[in-house]
Amino acid sequence: MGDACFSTQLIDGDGVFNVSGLDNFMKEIKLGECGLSYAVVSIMGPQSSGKSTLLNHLFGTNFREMDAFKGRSQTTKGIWLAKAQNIEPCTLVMDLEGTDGRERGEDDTAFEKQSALFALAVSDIVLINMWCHDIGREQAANKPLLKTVFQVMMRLFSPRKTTLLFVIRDKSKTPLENLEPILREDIQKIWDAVPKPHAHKETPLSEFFNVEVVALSSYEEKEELFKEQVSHLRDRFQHSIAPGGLAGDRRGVVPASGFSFSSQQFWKVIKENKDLDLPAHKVMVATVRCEEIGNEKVASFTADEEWRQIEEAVQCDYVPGFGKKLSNLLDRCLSEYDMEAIYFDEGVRTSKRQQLESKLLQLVNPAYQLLLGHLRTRTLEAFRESFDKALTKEGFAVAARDCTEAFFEKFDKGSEDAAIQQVKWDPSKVRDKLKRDIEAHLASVRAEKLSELCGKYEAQLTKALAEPVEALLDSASEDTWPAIRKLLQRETKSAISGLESALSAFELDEATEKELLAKLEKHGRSVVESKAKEEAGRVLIRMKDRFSMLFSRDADSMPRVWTGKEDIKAITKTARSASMKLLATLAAIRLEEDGDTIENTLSLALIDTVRPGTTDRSIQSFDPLASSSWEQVPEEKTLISPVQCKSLWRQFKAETEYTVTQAIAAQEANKRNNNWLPPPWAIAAMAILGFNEFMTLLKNPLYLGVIFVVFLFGKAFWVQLDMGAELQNGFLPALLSLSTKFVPTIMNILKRLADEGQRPTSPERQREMELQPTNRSSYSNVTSAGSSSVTTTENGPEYSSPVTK
Ligand SMILES: Nc1nc2c(ncn2[C@@H]2O[C@H](COP(=O)(O)OP(=O)(O)OP(=O)(O)O)[C@@H](O)[C@H]2O)c(=O)[nH]1
Repeated sequence: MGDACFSTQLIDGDGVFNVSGLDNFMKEIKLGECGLSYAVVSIMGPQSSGKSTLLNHLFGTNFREMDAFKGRSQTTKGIWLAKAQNIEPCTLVMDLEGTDGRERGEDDTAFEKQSALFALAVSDIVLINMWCHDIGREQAANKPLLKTVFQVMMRLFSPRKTTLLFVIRDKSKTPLENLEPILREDIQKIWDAVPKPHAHKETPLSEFFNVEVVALSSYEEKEELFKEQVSHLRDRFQHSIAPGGLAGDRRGVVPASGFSFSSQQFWKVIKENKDLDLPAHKVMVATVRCEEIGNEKVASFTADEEWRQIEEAVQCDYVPGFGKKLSNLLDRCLSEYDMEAIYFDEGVRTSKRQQLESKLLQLVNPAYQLLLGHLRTRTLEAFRESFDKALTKEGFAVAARDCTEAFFEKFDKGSEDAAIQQVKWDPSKVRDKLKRDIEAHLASVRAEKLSELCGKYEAQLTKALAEPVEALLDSASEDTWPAIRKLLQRETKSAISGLESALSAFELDEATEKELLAKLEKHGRSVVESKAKEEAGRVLIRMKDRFSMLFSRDADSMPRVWTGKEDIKAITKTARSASMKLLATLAAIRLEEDGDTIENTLSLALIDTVRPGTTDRSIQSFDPLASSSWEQVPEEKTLISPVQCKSLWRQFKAETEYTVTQAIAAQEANKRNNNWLPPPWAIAAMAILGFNEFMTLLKNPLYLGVIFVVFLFGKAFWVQLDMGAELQNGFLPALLSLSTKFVPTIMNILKRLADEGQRPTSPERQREMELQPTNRSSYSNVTSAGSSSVTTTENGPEYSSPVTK
């Protein structure tokens, strides 16, 4: 017995199905590859009726036969399975345990029925082995068997045409032509007698069976003849499944790969004594088998080397040609499934194919998503780089548009390349994310560039405005604010037109552009305003500077010498009103139109304090500066309020008063110094009359020294006693007044002479003395840079103004 005659016990005597035996058997004969091209033949018949002997001769199998010399007892137990030798297509042969129950006892027909039903369910051809002498006999040994066969056939839920080949053994000399009708009559009788379910009451036997009859000579007596007849019979089994072949209609056939599972299920259902539903059975087998095939394919796909490499590569980076590679792999896997599942029920096969496909796609999807993620990151990075480069060559909007377009095209190409042909996965979510990322990048670069640009123009504008405005405010006059307005307008216009043309590259919407231009315009104004605030903070110093400039210097900016001819009152008034003008200029920001009355109000309140016709200031009932806001000037434009002006003025006056006093004193002193000489006629008389004394003096220098000392004393008396002033009141009163002052004056002269000897008395020194207190107090008002300028006065409230740098 070689491999070719391998046989196995399919179901043992106790009804246990040999699953592993069958699986081994199928692998051995490669049944799984046969698809639908296989046939199943089984044999039934009384015990020891030569069934095994017939099968072995007919199909070259090796079923156990009873030794002819040991007597007729049961040799075949349960159901055995073997492959027919040299019969095409692959034909499975089943040898069933004999049916007359001699060994199991008369009542134990359960196994007989079960095995008969099993054979009918799985076989295309059932051989019914019978003795020739049983034909036409009432007590024929095969009658219970046939009865069983017909009865159980009804339990197959749907009719199925099986070929029943009656093999008449030990044929007599009676020709088959005579025996066959008798046999068919016997069969019909049995069929008619079998109780049938209502649905099959009228169904003829031919609906269920193809009945064929063959007669064989005795193997024991005419072996050669037997073998010859068997050989002829064997030919009928060649190509049994072809149209017109011996096999039945094969309605219940399952693909060969499902044979094991199908027969197990049949046996299970038969053992549980349930009716067999062939179509349902076919579907069930198809479901299980297709599922198994699908699982096998998923497992082989997972283990596939090519897939593993792609999966690994996609963890790190984008894999070019991903879609094509994956499509091929999936295609291969699915077509393998198709090949293996082709013979199973189409509905089941298709739905299981869909399941397999979706399982495979589920398996592949994470890699696809990862790939798209890499594609998105790559595209975004490349976009950033290329956009930065493009910005150096073209305008923002053009660069943004071109780059966005180009990189979306790249992304689309990449996602097309990643697309798997079996499924339409939508990359739009990733595309949208890319879009959002690109837009965010563009927005941030745009904001950065715009702020750079605006900053540049703001700095330009600041530079163009700050110093000129400071200079204009410093030389505050009536034209200051108009000049500032003109300057602001001109510079703002030029900055705006510059920014406008720079902004055109951004293609901004009208509102945004307007907003940016308005911001620049506002910036220009704020520069002027902050400069004005800064200057307003230093107003007191500026006022004092202006005052001392006008007071202490003449029209040619030369230092004044108070000779006595100057009208100090007029000069003071001019200097004060110039300082007041400065205060008026810095009191408010006038970027629109002047139109306010600040200067008039200040002039009325501070310069023309004494009304014509009145001498007493206290009678002025109305104080125009007793207010915290100017008429017609909004609060935000006010730099110095009326009250603050008043207080500043008071402080200004207090701090400049000393200069005026000093000037008056100097003038008085000068006047006096110039009045000591006698009239010219007296000098001429003295020269003529005193000629002799003069000559004496020249001749004797000692007299000259004495006269000089006497002159010094005389001069000192004159000045100290203010003789000129005293004499203006008349000689006698002057004499009385001088007599009372005489002694203290002598003491004073001596003391002064001592002092005069220690310090110079030049006119410069005199000026220094005049200016010193003023300057000292001026500088006391200058606080450190960047802080507020605060001037504290004894008389007025504290004035403070923030200084914007
Ligand atoms: N008279 C007669 N005897 C035969 C013939 N063929 C075989 N035998 C004999 O019948 C006996 C039983 O043969 P098996 O082939 O074992 O019979 P079986 O039906 O398989 O027996 P079980 O498996 O036990 O049911 C053997 O001794 C055979 O020699 C035949 O054609 N005529």
